[in-house]
Amino acid sequence: MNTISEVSQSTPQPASDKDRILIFDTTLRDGEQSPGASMTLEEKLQVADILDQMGVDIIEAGFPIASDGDFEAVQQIAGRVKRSVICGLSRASAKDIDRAAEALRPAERRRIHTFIATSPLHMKFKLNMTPEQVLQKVTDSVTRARNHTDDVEWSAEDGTRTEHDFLCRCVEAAIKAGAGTINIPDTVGYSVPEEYFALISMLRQRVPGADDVIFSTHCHDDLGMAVANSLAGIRAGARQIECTINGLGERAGNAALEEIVMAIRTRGDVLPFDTGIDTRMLVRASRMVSTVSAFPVQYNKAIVGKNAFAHESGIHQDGMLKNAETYEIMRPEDVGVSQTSLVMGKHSGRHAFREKLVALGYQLGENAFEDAFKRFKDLADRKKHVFDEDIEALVEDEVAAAGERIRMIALTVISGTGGAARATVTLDVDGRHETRESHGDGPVDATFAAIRKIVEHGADLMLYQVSAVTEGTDAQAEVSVRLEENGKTVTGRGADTDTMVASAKAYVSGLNKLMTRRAKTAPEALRAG
Ligand SMILES: CC(=O)SCCNC(=O)CCNC(=O)[C@H](O)C(C)(C)COP(=O)(O)OP(=O)(O)OC[C@H]1O[C@@H](n2cnc3c(N)ncnc32)[C@H](O)[C@@H]1OP(=O)(O)O
Ligand SMILES: CC(C)C(=O)C(=O)O
Ligand SMILES: [Mg+2]
Repeated sequence: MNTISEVSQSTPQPASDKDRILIFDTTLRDGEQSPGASMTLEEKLQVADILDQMGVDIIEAGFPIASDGDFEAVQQIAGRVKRSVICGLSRASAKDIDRAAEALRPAERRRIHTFIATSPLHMKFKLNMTPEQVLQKVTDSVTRARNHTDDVEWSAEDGTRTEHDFLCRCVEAAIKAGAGTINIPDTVGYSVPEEYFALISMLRQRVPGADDVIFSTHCHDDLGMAVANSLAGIRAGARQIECTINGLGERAGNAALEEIVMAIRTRGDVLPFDTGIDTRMLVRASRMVSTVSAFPVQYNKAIVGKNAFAHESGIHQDGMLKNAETYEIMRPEDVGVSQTSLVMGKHSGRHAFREKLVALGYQLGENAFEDAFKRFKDLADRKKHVFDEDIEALVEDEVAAAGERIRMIALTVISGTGGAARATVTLDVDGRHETRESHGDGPVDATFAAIRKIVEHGADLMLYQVSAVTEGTDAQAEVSVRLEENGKTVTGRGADTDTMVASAKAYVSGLNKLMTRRAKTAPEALRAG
């Protein structure tokens, strides 16, 4: 029978007096049972490699009897992985067990995992067996598996819905036949933590030989309690947790490896255990499994979700800037996230905005900062994602507009298939608001014509160019115009989520530059109309 130190013998161990919990990953077996999550051989090898590197103690590589493809995957993983124990699943039948043993032959350290359902419902309706027949199968299957390897795990499928007396008899039979690991699955995710704690405690107290084996948890997430139940299991004395990356698995999935490992690491005060997992690889493993299974990770998923270390609210961002522990209980680098991200959005405040400006290389005076902050909030109200480029465009506009004589105040444009476009523009010229309306050949032409009515000039429009600052339909448009007067050209630039507003801003910015140039040569040459 294997002991914890034998199973984890080549896992680098931190010096610790805490109890060691074995991490049994079943992403490649139970995880792959998720409808639509099947992986190619090459993908399985990649996942096995990363599991091995991150310090998983046991990798359940597949169910060899299921198909030739599964057999080959288990066989190749067995021949390749040198550190983790490689495990193959089998029903309580000789042909399954022998097939698993054959697939596992190349492994340096191999485990056969054999299971049979023990609940009244499963025995009667699914297996069509009496309890005594099932009990006999337990002995026969474990005995047969032990002929192939010393490392045998036995599982009581639907264990949490099994009568306690019968479960005790089955576990005792499995131990007597030579199983070193006894797994008690909550196959349908039905249990609650107190109940699961009591179940593992009861088995450890009542079953002869229980002290000589490792009890294991295998919890499904149908009621969202897979991780809580697994943790209750180790508090009751289980020393192996079966789990999957991203919680992949049948129906609502299995207990998520990353959540288990980080809960143990973060709450050592109430969970005095250690795992051998290099937590810095968690996000990498999560991304790989998400890619190969084509199962996206939800943004707010614990530990590995995109938002797990991201903050948008001003009050949280302010707290984070003052002390990260105000709103983060784990360090992002400990799970492989390079840094916390303070996402700029409509809920952000001045502290975070100032920090962002400094990071982007801007030092604004107090008034310019307040103006920029107001424009940022206006933009964030209209735009779902405010990217660094948006803030740069906004500040560049602000900086360019400082000290200028003409400012855009308002614009209304009506255009479409119903005739000529009409624009109404209000500008602030030297502190006075002027409004004019004009028709035009399209909305840009109408807008520029209305501006020309307010600011008379003889410059020709040589270039009009629109580009998107960022991606998406709510991206800011960045418009550039080139105006030419007396052989001299100026360029104007404007950015806004509304292309017409960006166009008007660009035209006004060009006119401001013309005014500056003319003022140097012929003061008062440009006048408001
Ligand atoms: C809770 C779990 O995750 S259990 C693992 C579930 N995973 C899978 O089923 C994935 C792989 N499975 C497969 O590829 C196929 O189901 C196979 C190859 C295992 C079996 O295929 P088939 O022989 O065509 O049988 P099928 O899947 O239709 O039915 C399952 C049979 O296994 C029996 N069975 C189920 N569990 C066990 C067990 N632990 N021990 C012995 N027999 C079992 C069922 O009673 C049924 O037997 P029957 O044919 O006499 O009625
Ligand atoms: C095969 C067993 C361990 C299983 O996956 C379950 O019961 O959920
Ligand atoms: Mg399962």
